[in-house]
Order: sequence, then structure tokens, then C-alpha cells
Amino acid sequence: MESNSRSKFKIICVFCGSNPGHRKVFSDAAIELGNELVSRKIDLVYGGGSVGLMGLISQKVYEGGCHVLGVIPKALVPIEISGESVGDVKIVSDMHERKAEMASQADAFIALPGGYGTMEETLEMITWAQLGIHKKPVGLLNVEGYYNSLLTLFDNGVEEGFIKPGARDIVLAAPTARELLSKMEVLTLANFLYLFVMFKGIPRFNHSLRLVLFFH
Ligand SMILES: C/C(=C\CNc1ncnc2c1ncn2[C@@H]1O[C@H](COP(=O)(O)O)[C@@H](O)[C@H]1O)CO
Repeated sequence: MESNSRSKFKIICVFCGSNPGHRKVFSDAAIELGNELVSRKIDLVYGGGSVGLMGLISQKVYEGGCHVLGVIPKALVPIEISGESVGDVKIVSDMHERKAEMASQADAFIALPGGYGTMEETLEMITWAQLGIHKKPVGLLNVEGYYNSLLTLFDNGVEEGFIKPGARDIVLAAPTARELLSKMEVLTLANFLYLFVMFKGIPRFNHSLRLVLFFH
């Protein structure tokens, strides 16, 4: 079903498994996220190729009429490695350039279930947010609790003093694509309002509001 309002996001980067996982629920989640992006008219940037969940989501978004950009390092281009991509493909020299390119193109990041590659890419975007390199939301699509143990590890990092409580909030999570995108939209709107009030201000309430927001 098509949504009435345009999303705050024009293009979202999805990290996901180059394998489909053992259970159908993961493929279903990739397809559902693809449908949700299409209904909100959000374009996709991803790792290129047609293997695993990457193939499923890119196909869905492409068929739904949104733009798909695959960013793929030279070494993964041969079709027997990554399969044939849909949409546009940008070939880059290595994995580092791929990540930087995906990060600069996207307004937000979502991780579907995946393996080391997915986790590494997602963790890097979280780290960049922590360092202030970007202010884009990062969401985990926690399909059937796939990311529960990672989220628990983050909580433990806070408990043990390695992750600041504020930095823990960088990571959003939800069990469905719809809920996750809604949470990410709300966060983006809140950040926008925060910046607006900090820099433009609201006449009369200006000073006190700034103080409240600053100490929030
Ligand atoms: C080795 C396998 C497939 C290789 N093909 C890939 N093609 C494109 N991108 C890939 C590939 N493998 C990994 N990636 C990147 O890492 C992420 C997924 O890694 P994961 O370990 O499967 O989570 C993905 O976002 C790509 O950027 C067969 O496994």
C-alpha cells in the first residue's frame, strides 16, 4: 500500500547478509523492508550484487520503481561472486571506498540480519555517528530477536563504562520495517527541531528553550 506522505529520507543504505539465512523469516523481512521503502518512495543504496538478502531487497525496491544503487568493489564484480545487480552500479576500488560512498549517498542506515560484513559496516556507521562524522540515524531490523545479543552487548558496554549512555541511543532497533522507519523518522525530526531551535531560536522562548534543550 502506498503511503500518503513523503518520507524524511530520500535514500537509505541497507546493510544485509550476502546469505539468506536458514529461516524464511529473514527473506520475508528483506522483502517487507523493500516494500516499505517503496511505499515511502525511498531509494536504496546497498552493497551491489544479487546474493542473499541483498538480492531480495534490491529486486523489490527496483521492481517497485525506486532507484537502486549498488556500490561494489572491483574484486567482487565478477558475476559468479556477487551475481547480477539491478539498477545502477558504481564500481569502487576497495571496501573502504565502498563504505564511504554508501555513507555519503544515504540519509540513514538500516541493518537487516547478516554476518560479519553486515555487522562491521553497521558498527562503523555507529562509530562515525559517535564521532560526529555524520548525524544520520542507524537502525537494526531486529527480526525475531536476531540482534538481541548485540543490543545486550551494547547495554553491557554502557554498564561497564565503555559506551556513554548518550551514545547508546545512536542505535535504534525494532522488529518490523514499519516500526523501525517510523522511529528513525521521529528521531530525524527531533534532531531537526533541536538544531532549528539551537541556531534559529523561537522568539520569546528562545533563551529558556535553548537551555532546556542544551541540558537535555
Ligand atoms: C562470499 C559471499 C558472497 C560475496 N559476495 C558479496 N557481494 C557483495 N557484497 C558482499 C558480498 N559479501 C559480503 N558483502 C558485503 O558485506 C555485507 C554482507 O556481508 P555478510 O558477511 O554476508 O553479512 C554486504 O552488506 C556487503 O556490503 C558469500 O557469502
